Amino acid sequence: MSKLFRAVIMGPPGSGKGTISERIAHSFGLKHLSSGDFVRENIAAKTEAGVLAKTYIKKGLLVPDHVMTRLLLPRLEEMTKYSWLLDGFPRTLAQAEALNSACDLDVAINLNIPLETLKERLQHRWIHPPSGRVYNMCFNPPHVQGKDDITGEPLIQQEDDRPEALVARLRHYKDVAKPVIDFYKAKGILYTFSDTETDRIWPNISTLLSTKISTIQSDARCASTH
Ligand SMILES: Nc1ncnc2c1ncn2[C@H]1C[C@H](O)[C@@H](COP(=O)(O)OP(=O)(O)OP(=O)(O)O)O1
Ligand SMILES: Nc1nc2c(ncn2[C@@H]2O[C@H](COP(=O)(O)OP(=O)(O)O)[C@@H](O)[C@H]2O)c(=O)[nH]1
Repeated sequence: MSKLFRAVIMGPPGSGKGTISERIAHSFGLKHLSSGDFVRENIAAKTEAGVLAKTYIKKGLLVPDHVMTRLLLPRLEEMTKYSWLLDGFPRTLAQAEALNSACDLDVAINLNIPLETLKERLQHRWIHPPSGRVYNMCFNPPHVQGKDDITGEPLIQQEDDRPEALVARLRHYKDVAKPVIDFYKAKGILYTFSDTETDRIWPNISTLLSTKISTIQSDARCASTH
């Protein structure tokens, strides 16, 4: 019998959460759950929470905690049979507490990337809004400039990735994330990775998860023989 594995990945905008989550999902077979994707799906489907969320996002604000938890926790309840990695949630202490009452986490990955690196990356981030695919004009450029690799549709730059919006966004992140980081530190599940390159962070995350996942599975095997 193998026990399920639950992790969250945190970090400021541009820290590589999406990029690293894709690698984790691919290498370890976890489901990658992105809060941003859930929000976009709800907006597109015009659900009650989606309609509400849109009014905040249009103003460049985070979606309030009670809307976000209402939108996200039912999705997690559908995932009880799967191991998953949650990207983009929790962003506040209230969200971390709500998640904590819904399930036990095994690992919280925290990406600590210098401010100058984040600014540089986000200036070159282009996305394909319908799919959420993310490109970087230097790190992972599309095959054809300005076009999505799969559909050939145009790529756009998000308003809030522009340099003027970035500094305020990053400052806000720091203020809100600190209590979340402290919360997971106190639980003994926080793992922080600091570097300027995803390719240097990735081997360390991969080693951590290999160790954690095999420990959990052998604990589950012991429990089932007792
Ligand atoms: N946990 C959350 N709490 C509040 N609002 C959220 C949360 N997750 C997502 N949202 C809302 C606000 C975001 O601007 C929007 C899109 O989220 P997301 O795709 O994570 O993009 P983002 O541009 O804010 O993050 P990043 O730059 O870190 O990738 O959805
Ligand atoms: N130059 C460079 N760009 C990177 C690196 N890692 C990720 N990126 C790019 O930086 C941008 C932000 O990464 P993303 O995964 O979207 O971060 P998120 O906002 O935390 O989800 C994207 O355009 C990525 O392609 C890296 O090591 N070097």
